Amino acid sequence: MRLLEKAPAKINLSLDVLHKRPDGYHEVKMIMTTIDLADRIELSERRDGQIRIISHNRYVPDDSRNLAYQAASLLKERYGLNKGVSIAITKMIPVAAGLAGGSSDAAATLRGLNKLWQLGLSLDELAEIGAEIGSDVSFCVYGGTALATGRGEIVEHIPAPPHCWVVLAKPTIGVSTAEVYNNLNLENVKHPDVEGMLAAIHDNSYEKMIGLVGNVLESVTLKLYPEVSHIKDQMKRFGADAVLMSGSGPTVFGIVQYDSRMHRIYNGLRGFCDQVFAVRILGERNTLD
Ligand SMILES: C[C@](O)(CO)[C@H](O)COP(=O)(O)OP(=O)(O)OC[C@H]1O[C@@H](n2ccc(N)nc2=O)[C@H](O)[C@@H]1O
Ligand SMILES: Nc1ncnc2c1ncn2[C@@H]1O[C@H](COP(=O)(O)OP(=O)(O)OP(=O)(O)O)[C@@H](O)[C@H]1O
Repeated sequence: MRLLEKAPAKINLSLDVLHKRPDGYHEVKMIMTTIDLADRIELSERRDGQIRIISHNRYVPDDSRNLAYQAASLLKERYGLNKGVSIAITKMIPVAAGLAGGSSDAAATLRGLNKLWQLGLSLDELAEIGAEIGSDVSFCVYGGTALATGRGEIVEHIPAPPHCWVVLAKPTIGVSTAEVYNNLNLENVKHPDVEGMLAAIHDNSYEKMIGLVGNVLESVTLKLYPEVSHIKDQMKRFGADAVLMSGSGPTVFGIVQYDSRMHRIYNGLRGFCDQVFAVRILGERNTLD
């Protein structure tokens, strides 16, 4: 049997880090939302009990380092399964971009294998398994829009943000999430107003939302990679209502309401950047059907 599963990217509309924890991770408080830029995961049953990754992207590992491989391996181990699967990944989400591409591939693999292998697990159970793979995987299992706390694995659903366009631009550098967290100094940072952003979303207020975007990790990535600041400046110059780096970067996104403005920013940025996308926020959460 063969099964297709969509693996959408996420952006962080607000990302605060509260403190470093004894386990080495950071306690976060962030608002995440899935966007209509997605990898495609194709799962095919194998009779030999092996897990195989097929990816034609040279930046994506095709062995046990792949987060989709780890998702399949974890399910096999936990439930004592001798089943095999080929996982073909068609990559549309830029790699090491701050868009949770690998995490979403892992989450889609969990959802897909739950069906293919008829495991009968709930999304909550899949999210709990996902947390063992990475901090963003639990959110990616559900998708939609959420407040994420803990190290990112505690997910509370909230309504979709106001209707808008998201224009994304990824500079030609990859950023290591661990490096960014390791260089974070919480002494002198401006913390974003996550509660304010939550209220703006609950009020469905576009005006409030654009005034409240913020990401504490910009303090690290913008210093390490000045080209990220440059793209932020360009996005503002082309007329984005709000501009922010997603996750640990380096992808920058701009928010606008109108098609005309979206086209202007998209076309303007294509002059500076190879990877530019204009997408909608995905309002819907994932389901098990
Ligand atoms: C930046 C974000 O993408 C925002 O959504 C996430 O916080 C990162 O999530 P992720 O890529 O799934 O991160 P993981 O794979 O769990 O961790 C990678 C590395 O990032 C650091 N890390 C990650 C999450 C967290 N809350 N605190 C951390 O300090 C740790 O050094 C960890 O070794
Ligand atoms: N399925 C996958 N797709 C892309 N990269 C993967 C995958 N599995 C493992 N990786 C590895 O993970 C690294 C980070 O890639 P990824 O695209 O997930 O980063 P990211 O978008 O910054 O993640 P996050 O936003 O969750 O921090 C890559 O350099 C790659 O080596």
